[in-house]
Amino acid sequence: MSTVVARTRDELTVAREKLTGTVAVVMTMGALHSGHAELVRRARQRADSVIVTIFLNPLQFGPNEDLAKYPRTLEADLELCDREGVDLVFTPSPDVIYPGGDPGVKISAGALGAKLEGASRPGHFDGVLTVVAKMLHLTRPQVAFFGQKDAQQLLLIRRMSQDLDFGCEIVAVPTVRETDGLALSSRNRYLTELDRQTALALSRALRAAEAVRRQGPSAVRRAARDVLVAEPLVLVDYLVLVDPASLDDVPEWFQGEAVLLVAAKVGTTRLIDNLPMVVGGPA
Ligand SMILES: Nc1ncnc2c1ncn2[C@@H]1O[C@H](COP(=O)(O)OP(=O)(O)OP(=O)(O)O)[C@@H](O)[C@H]1O
Ligand SMILES: CC(C)(CO)[C@@H](O)C(=O)[O-]
Ligand code: BAL
Repeated sequence: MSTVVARTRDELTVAREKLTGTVAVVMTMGALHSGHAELVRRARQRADSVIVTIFLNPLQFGPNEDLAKYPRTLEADLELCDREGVDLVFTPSPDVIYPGGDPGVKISAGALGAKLEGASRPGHFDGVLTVVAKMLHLTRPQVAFFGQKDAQQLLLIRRMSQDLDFGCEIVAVPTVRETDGLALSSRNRYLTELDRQTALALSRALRAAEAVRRQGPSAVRRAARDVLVAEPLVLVDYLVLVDPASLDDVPEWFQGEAVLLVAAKVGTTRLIDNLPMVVGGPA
């Protein structure tokens, strides 16, 4: 294996010093799939050296969430990183990242972080931004790659980088899907065969909505809702058509760039998906 693996801060410091040119980082929680591989490929096209972080961050999980059962596949993850030409993997344990336990000082995701995912997962984005800030400080990249699949997370990381002058470029990577439309996600491993079939309603709803996007927001919302109500095993948490910067609902007369976001429970698994689209008016 030519990928260097660092588990401690000292190992990271030594390995980071050896990286040359532009450095990119791809942050993950492990259980890597082709979506993560795509982030790495984009990072390699853009930068001279690529770091992947693999860290299941306890700070972003609520007390009743799936931290304990989250898939852990480190050996396969390291193989994927090696295959994809990753220079350095940083895979610390929680005590390396949080030596004093829960940090007393955290990054606040503010009002944007309290909406949608944040409303269903209180404190989630404070936990995400805190670990992303720490990983940016530790790995010192010029550019960081994040998936559009986690649209609210991407928006908040961009805002943090701008608002707090991190000086790191944030690059978005479009959502990678299975051929049948399902957005790749580490949590797809929880789905039974029936769940997986049921879960296809999410991407089907997004596509149905996109097909009528020129008719405006009402048509878009209705088309997506119609698909989801036809699938009673999908328990919708939210389905919203919002302004990509504010995450506020776009009004009925709106024309321009919007994003349709969905979160739903399928069986015991909570899934999210989204589709950016230009709504209203000519194409
Ligand atoms: N299908 C995908 N396409 C593009 N990027 C993705 C995809 N899935 C995850 N990512 C991105 O990979 C990075 C790491 O995400 P993470 O490790 O949480 O994977 P995940 O599949 O989103 O996991 P989970 O199922 O827990 O949400 C994030 O920037 C995330 O947006
Ligand atoms: C950005 C991230 C790696 C922070 O733990 C996580 O939220 C994720 O995998 O999307
Ligand atoms: N993929 C986003 C991180 C999380 O769900 O905790």
